[in-house]
Amino acid sequence: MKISVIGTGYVGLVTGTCLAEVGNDVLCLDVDVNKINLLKQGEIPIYEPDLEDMVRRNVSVGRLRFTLDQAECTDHGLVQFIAVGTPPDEDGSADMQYVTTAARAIGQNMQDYKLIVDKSTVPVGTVDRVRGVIYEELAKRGVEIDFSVASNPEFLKEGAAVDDFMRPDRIVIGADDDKAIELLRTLYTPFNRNHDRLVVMDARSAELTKYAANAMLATRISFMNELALLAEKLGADIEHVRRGIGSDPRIGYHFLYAGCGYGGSCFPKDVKALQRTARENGTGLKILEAVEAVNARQKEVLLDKIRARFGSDLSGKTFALWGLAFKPNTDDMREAPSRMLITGLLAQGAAVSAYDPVAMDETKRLFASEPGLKLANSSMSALEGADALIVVTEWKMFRSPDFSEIRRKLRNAVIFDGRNIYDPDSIRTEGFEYFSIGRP
Ligand SMILES: NC(=O)C1=CN([C@@H]2O[C@H](COP(=O)(O)OP(=O)(O)OC[C@H]3O[C@@H](n4cnc5c(N)ncnc54)[C@H](O)[C@@H]3O)[C@@H](O)[C@H]2O)C=CC1
Ligand SMILES: O=C(O)[C@H]1O[C@H](OP(=O)(O)OP(=O)(O)OC[C@H]2O[C@@H](n3ccc(=O)[nH]c3=O)[C@H](O)[C@@H]2O)[C@H](O)[C@@H](O)[C@@H]1O
Repeated sequence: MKISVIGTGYVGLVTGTCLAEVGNDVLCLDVDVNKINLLKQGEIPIYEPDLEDMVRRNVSVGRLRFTLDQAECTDHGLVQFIAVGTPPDEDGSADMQYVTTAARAIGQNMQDYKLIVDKSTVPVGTVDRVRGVIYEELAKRGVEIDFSVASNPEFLKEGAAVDDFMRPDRIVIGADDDKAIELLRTLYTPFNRNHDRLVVMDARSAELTKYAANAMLATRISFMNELALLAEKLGADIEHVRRGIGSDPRIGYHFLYAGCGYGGSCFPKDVKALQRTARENGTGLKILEAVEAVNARQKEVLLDKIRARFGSDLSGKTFALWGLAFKPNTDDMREAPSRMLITGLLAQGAAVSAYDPVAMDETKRLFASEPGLKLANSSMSALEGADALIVVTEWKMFRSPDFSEIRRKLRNAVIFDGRNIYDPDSIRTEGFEYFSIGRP
């Protein structure tokens, strides 16, 4: 099938590439000249395992192409995926300007039937809004052309994006017309083998499903983080509690890890946007207010522990930081807990020596003018002369380090572990003072 994808961020690029991988003829559009030039050379602007190889493979056989030309993009695809950003507006609502611009451009350029699919995470009612914008543009041109609009929210996780798209838990389709549903059913057939993963519903329910999923996941994390604080006070171990409750299939093991707070481009913005939608509709989402407040406090937990150990004036101290990205396997630093921690440590007069396997360039860009932040060449060199090690992101490479080398390099054998990746007993046997989240 001929597919156009508007926006080549995470979601657009993964959607376009995976659809090309299963044999579709895909054209991806972006307004960012640098991104398109890079992609045309087979390079991807983000770090995402397996994606670059897949992009190159599909570009080389001509199934995946990139363009800056809106008219060419509209003309190409029978299906037009809108996968542009929906960042938070000042009031917490989703900023819809990019979605509206993309829809308007389709209305201005289309010559025959198109199925327009909202892939971006968008507030309930967006399918209707996109339909309205396209009608407006067709009316301005004085033409009548048949088209459908559907919602098809994306549930992929950064760092596992290709696998999530190729082997989805579910594919949600929200549409009110049969033609749209049939086209999407056909398009997703290669991803829907063994058992039916397609969940078809009306557009408004599909749009709400996406926010509900992220809000539920964020709620689980904040619940565990709040419980971790209580566990610390009671002398209980949140890791034991996690295993104890996760074994109940009604609860399950996933997304129950206490840590130094959730970050990323989606949970924070989507939790805010859903609250905003609720307020606009005269109702509240008290649980989500608490989820947000707990997460904001959780991002300060490591700094609190550091100050409790080293005192509130940290001048003259240096801290080694392992992990900067908001989670492993990505270079994304949006809302990353490391950012608040670095800012907090520098504000208390400390110096920071940081290392991340892939997020160094992004850190450099974000903290360009911070003389107190040094970017180390390796995890071990970050430790030289530091007063303590702080683990913020649970990259695999940090899980079983050479502890005797760490002890030799650090000024004090102290570790703050924001992701509970070490075993408290064995690390103390190695001679470390060890502070983690929700564990004695
Ligand atoms: N990042 C993620 O892991 C996931 C994101 N989402 C949702 O998908 C949407 C996109 O997210 P990301 O890919 O992270 O966004 P992003 O911000 O990384 O990329 C968006 C891209 O759209 C381009 N763009 C903006 N306006 C355009 C236009 N009129 N025509 C063509 N290109 C245009 C931008 O230049 C940019 O390259 C958001 O709504 C997000 O909430 C959903 C699931 C996962
Ligand atoms: O809408 C989106 O953009 C996506 O948002 C999340 O994906 P992502 O933000 O890539 O990352 P997650 O793996 O969900 O992690 C988010 C944050 O939660 C934290 N987390 C996760 C799990 C956990 O148990 N504890 C915990 O603190 C992570 O460290 C990270 O900071 C969802 O998991 C995806 O399903 C969704 O499609």
